[in-house]
Amino acid sequence: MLKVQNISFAYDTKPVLQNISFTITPGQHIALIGASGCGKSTLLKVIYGLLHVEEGSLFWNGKQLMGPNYNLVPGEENMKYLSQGFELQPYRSVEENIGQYLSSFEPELKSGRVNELLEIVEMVDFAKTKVENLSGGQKQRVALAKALAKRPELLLLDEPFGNIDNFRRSSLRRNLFRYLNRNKITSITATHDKTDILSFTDETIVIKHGKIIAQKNTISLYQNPTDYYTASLFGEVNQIPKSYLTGIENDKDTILLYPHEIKASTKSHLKARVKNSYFKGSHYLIEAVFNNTVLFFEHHTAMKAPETIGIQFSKSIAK
Ligand SMILES: Nc1ncnc2c1ncn2[C@@H]1O[C@H](COP(=O)(O)OP(=O)(O)OP(=O)(O)O)[C@@H](O)[C@H]1O
Repeated sequence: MLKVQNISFAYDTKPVLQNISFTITPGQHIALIGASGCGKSTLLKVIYGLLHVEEGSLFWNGKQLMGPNYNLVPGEENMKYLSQGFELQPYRSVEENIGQYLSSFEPELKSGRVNELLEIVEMVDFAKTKVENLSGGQKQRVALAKALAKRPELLLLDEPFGNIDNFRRSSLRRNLFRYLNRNKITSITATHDKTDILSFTDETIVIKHGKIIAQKNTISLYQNPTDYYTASLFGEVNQIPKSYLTGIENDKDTILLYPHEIKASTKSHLKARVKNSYFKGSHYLIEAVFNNTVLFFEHHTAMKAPETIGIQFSKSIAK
């Protein structure tokens, strides 16, 4: 179990993390989301023991982690941190990199383990290739395999699929989380990509300006985002004054609706004017103006500007 207790951290005098506390139970997968520069990587580095904190404490399975001022080798023994810069050895092969810290005492065991990892990251064909000759996405996959090699108990992933094309990304994510679940490895993933989060993480922690503003079951947080900032980390979102729907002028509340929660409806008395249609593959994203507010919703066909259309809001949210 990881316990992060009242951690604050500053680079020189610049405060980055403020009073961060949370607990993760064994085997849980946590997503860490927040705008660029909010402190996600810094938090992962603090947990892994690369940055010394003056304020707050960290515990792993009840034992206090003392950080870089106490450890001879930077980084906690039971953890692995996959940084955004992959830290591989460019002149050595993929298999040498993955097996770098594995014992060579039993060569067959070692090569079996390296092969298992190559399969997880779909790099079997590149086992003998020198890392310097790989693409950015391939290097990221090797770095992931290397991070898994010594069976960490806690895996800290910083934008782990950032350089990987969509074609591989989905299968890689599935392979990785299947492996983590099978081996009961706890994980924290810092990411900007909601597809990294929704299917794979149990809980999501939202960071804004170095503070935790929400920690919740991932699906509940997506379905009932606590605020506009949180909702927008999951994708496009509309913030609509409730008064537009209720007609009560002094109703200052707003509601948050994703584009798929608004529909065109010929029966609706709520009218919007179409501004643009954007082709999204499976649907069009329609930009329209409703009571002077720009909103986005999904539709199966394009709509022509400046057509006036009726719109309907998802009942579950627009109470
Ligand atoms: N070594 C450093 N020295 C000084 N300031 C730093 C250092 N590393 C990061 N920062 C600053 O700390 C803040 C948090 O950075 P961090 O990398 O943790 O953000 P992040 O949320 O991971 O961002 P991104 O999503 O863009 O990776 C930023 O303002 C950044 O400029």
